[in-house]
Amino acid sequence: MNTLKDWQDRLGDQFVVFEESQDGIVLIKIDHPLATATISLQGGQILQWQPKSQVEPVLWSAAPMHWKKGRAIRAGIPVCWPWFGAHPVDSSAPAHGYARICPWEITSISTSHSGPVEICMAMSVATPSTVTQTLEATLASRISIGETLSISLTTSNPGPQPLVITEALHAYFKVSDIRNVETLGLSGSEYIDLIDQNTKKIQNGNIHFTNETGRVFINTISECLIKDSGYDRIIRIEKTGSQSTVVWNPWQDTASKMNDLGADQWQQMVCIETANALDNALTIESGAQHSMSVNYSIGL
Ligand SMILES: O=P(O)(O)OC[C@H]1O[C@H](O)[C@H](O)[C@@H](O)[C@@H]1O
Repeated sequence: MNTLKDWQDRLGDQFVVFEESQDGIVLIKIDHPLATATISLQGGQILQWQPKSQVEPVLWSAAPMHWKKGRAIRAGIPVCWPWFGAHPVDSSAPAHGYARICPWEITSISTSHSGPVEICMAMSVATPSTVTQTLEATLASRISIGETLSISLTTSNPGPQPLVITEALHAYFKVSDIRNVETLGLSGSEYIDLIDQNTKKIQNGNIHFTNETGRVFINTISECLIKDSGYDRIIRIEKTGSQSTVVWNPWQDTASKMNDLGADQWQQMVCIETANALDNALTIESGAQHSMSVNYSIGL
């Protein structure tokens, strides 16, 4: 079992410091000339990212007192894997898979003064005892933190049988007010409306948010933009290896049932998730691997 000092001695430097959350989760804190960021070893999850050019964080996070050991953390970019949403047959299995509640290991960290901080991580084989539906597969990520943020998530199948998975990089973006937000890039795409009995529909124009929204866009490789007139910024989301994009905001009633969202936090967030979900489930053949990658950047 590594202590904070072990991590610091092995992988820390002037830009990378290891800390513990209030609940004892090991966190990698990055403070670099290009950006600040926080990554949790639980879930291999980016919790915070803010390029130095930005006045506001790019990612939304629940208050750190809600970051609990063994529980999904609603912050930054949770990794949903190897299933998105409910487990296909076992209703007792954790929502959005087990990667986000598992411990992850750091494979390498590399830093320099002028370039982004590069972190490679892998999900630990030591899954919590509550997780029974594990797959014979490995999951690794490569994260690059700078003026832009990129993540590449790779699933490998070392077993003899093909594997079927669904997945998402469930990004929570911080916005000035959900009513000021418009999402571009999905007009004309087909989606499954999770709020309307999974009915299939076609998106007509940009998305404006006026009530609970849960849409799984399928067969789309388009880049998406979040245009936020309150913060006067555009967040650009470009992806590869992903056929689905999920758009989610719980709105007031659903948010009020989530203790980490509180009464008003739903107004400051929108999720645009880079995914392979529902109709876009992936089959990974024996000995093969698949990568899903995304890059987030800020424009004016
Ligand atoms: O509360 P969680 O398990 O983290 O899920 C949060 C949300 O994630 C997705 O975007 C789904 O479309 C929603 O139906 C779900 O409520």
